[in-house]
Amino acid sequence: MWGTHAEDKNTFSTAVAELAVSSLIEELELTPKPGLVDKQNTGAHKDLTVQLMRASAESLWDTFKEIALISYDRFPEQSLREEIAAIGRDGEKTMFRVTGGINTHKGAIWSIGLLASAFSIGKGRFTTEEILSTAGKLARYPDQYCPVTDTNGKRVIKKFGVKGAKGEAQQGFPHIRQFSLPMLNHSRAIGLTEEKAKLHALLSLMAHLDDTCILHRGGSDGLSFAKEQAAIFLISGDFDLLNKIDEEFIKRNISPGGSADLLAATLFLDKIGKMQSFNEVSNEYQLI
Ligand SMILES: CC(C)(COP(=O)(O)OP(=O)(O)OC[C@H]1O[C@@H](n2cnc3c(N)ncnc32)[C@H](O)[C@@H]1O)[C@@H](O)C(=O)NCCC(=O)NCCS
Ligand SMILES: Nc1ncnc2c1ncn2[C@@H]1O[C@H](COP(=O)(O)OP(=O)(O)OP(=O)(O)O)[C@@H](O)[C@H]1O
Repeated sequence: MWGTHAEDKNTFSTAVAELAVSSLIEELELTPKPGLVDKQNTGAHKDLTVQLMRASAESLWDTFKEIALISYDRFPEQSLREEIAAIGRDGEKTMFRVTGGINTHKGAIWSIGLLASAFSIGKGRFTTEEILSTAGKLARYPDQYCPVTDTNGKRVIKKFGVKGAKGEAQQGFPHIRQFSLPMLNHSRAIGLTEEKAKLHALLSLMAHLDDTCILHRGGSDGLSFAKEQAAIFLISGDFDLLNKIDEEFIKRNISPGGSADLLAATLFLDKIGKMQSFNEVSNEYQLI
């Protein structure tokens, strides 16, 4: 049953924030992830803990709710792009306050922020394809208020000629569309557990993504090594290999932060899809 427009918008945006934060926490708790913070260890991150990352994820609840609120029933246009960018930058400030200046979820705020905005533009009715393409359209608008700062990502993009987080979004998240979402669904279909299906999805991203986190820490040798190890795992299907790959990544100080962000974004889309099919069965479009 529908309420007033304002009530629907608020209820919807609360649900979006819930989905976004729970996707970040699911990604964090997935174990064992090579080089990344998980329940077993902090991977190649000496300054992070699972508790700090959880606190960071929870601090972003308001950011995602505000993005959903401002995007509800709007069009993907430059003014909206600039409005959500301002909210995203505030979210980054909140994150840095909570973590004492450590980058825990910058890439995730960017990717899930755009997807949350696109989902809200469609008032919860867009298909996954529509969410991805609308998020891509939003990301392609320039943000005239974006401060000119030098970041690891920008340095690496220039040095290695890769597209990075911005390019991935601007192209409508091809790595989610082509690899992680199909891999998640395929792994479930062949009877793997949820945990294993998510690990498969993560490694399918790692096998293909030009991850600026890895390039920044390990250069092109680090990136080739990471892609190769992920491919070996996917071919073997041997989950015991993941602990060995984790040890190698820690030794080489490499961490696939970009793949982790895109896995969280994949889980966000997956949750949306599940909720929509549940609502179709009950013949309602309400999110909660
Ligand atoms: C574009 C962003 C990611 C900045 O990118 P930049 O390369 O300069 O920064 P930085 O290297 O510090 O962080 C990029 C992060 O993206 C992730 N990442 C790395 N490689 C990839 C990749 N190939 N694909 C997706 N994500 C990746 C990593 O986690 C990494 O930490 C973003 O933070 C930004 O511009 N924010 C401004 C606010 C905004 O516009 N928000 C809109 C939506 S909320
Ligand atoms: N479970 C996770 N463990 C570690 N990083 C993660 C995890 N999930 C997502 N990330 C992403 O990885 C990025 C952090 O990687 P990294 O520490 O290499 O960032 P950096 O600030 O670019 O570099 P550096 O810390 O080397 O100066 C964050 O943007 C975050 O979004």
